[in-house]
Amino acid sequence: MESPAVEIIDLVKRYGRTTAIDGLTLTAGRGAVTAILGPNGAGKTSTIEICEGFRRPDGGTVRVLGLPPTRPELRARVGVMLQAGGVPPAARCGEWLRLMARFHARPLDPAALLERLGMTEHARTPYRRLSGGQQQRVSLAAAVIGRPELVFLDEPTAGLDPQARHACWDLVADLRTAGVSVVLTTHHMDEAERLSDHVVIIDHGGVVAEGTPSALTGAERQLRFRARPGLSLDELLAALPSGSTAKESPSGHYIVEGQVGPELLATVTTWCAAEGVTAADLSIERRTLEDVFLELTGRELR
Ligand SMILES: Nc1ncnc2c1ncn2[C@@H]1O[C@H](COP(=O)(O)OP(=O)(O)OP(=O)(O)O)[C@@H](O)[C@H]1O
Repeated sequence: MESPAVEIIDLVKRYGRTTAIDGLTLTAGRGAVTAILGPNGAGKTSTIEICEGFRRPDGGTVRVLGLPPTRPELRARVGVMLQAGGVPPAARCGEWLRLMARFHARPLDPAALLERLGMTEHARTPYRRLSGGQQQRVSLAAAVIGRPELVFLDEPTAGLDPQARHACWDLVADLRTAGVSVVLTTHHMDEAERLSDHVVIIDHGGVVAEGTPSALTGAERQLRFRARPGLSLDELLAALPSGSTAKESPSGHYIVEGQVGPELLATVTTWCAAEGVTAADLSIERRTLEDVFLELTGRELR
């Protein structure tokens, strides 16, 4: 049987007295897009860098395409986009990509890739003179130029403008269609929801939830509206059918859960009218991945 793209069992990583990864177990399937989500400091980059062979674990087992991550033969089969850098500062991005292409048997066309990522006019610009978002695009191009079987993308769209972000999403979707396995980290929940087959939410170095985006968000719907902050949720709850819940999160944004149907909708709007409150942006939607993420990892800043 073919091994998973990535298999991690009981991974432990310590930096001095900090335990960054604490018994983490996860599997990323072949040909799938797996998104690793987690608050700042949760251990995402440490996990990815161990999988890339850049860091050594203190415990546990990691297999990448069935092999230990430090095996040299993985270099040709795995593409890596680091969170920062990875390209010499003086390198012109066009030349750098052509050089990278030469290390691979069946590379993508560097010029076409630059064009796709909107970088043609910067092909002769040294890497250090590119903007942060432009540097990100070069790193992304370098990660995929060799048509790898597996790509690690650490926050691929951080700092990208909306156009470049969409270009990145299209590229990831095409990789998936071509059967490439993708493991990415992101802080954009909409991105994870849109791109990934499998989402793994980690916190304090361990997995707190995983599944398909729709399994994580569930089928239940919510009623949402905006109004002035500080409405009395106790009074609203008293008016709602039993079994309903109501919360204000964040301030001025109200979420009502329960049997979301005509009765609940009528009760909320009638209650708002009685309070002299205009419920703005009233909508009935499924929970988002961001809702699930905040429920699981809390709202406190790290
Ligand atoms: N080289 C290092 N030396 C010491 N501590 C480190 C080092 N790298 C990471 N850490 C610590 O390990 C923990 C996990 O960091 P890591 O970078 O893996 O988190 P992350 O989930 O990728 O965070 P972010 O979302 O901010 O990128 C943090 O507490 C961090 O301070």
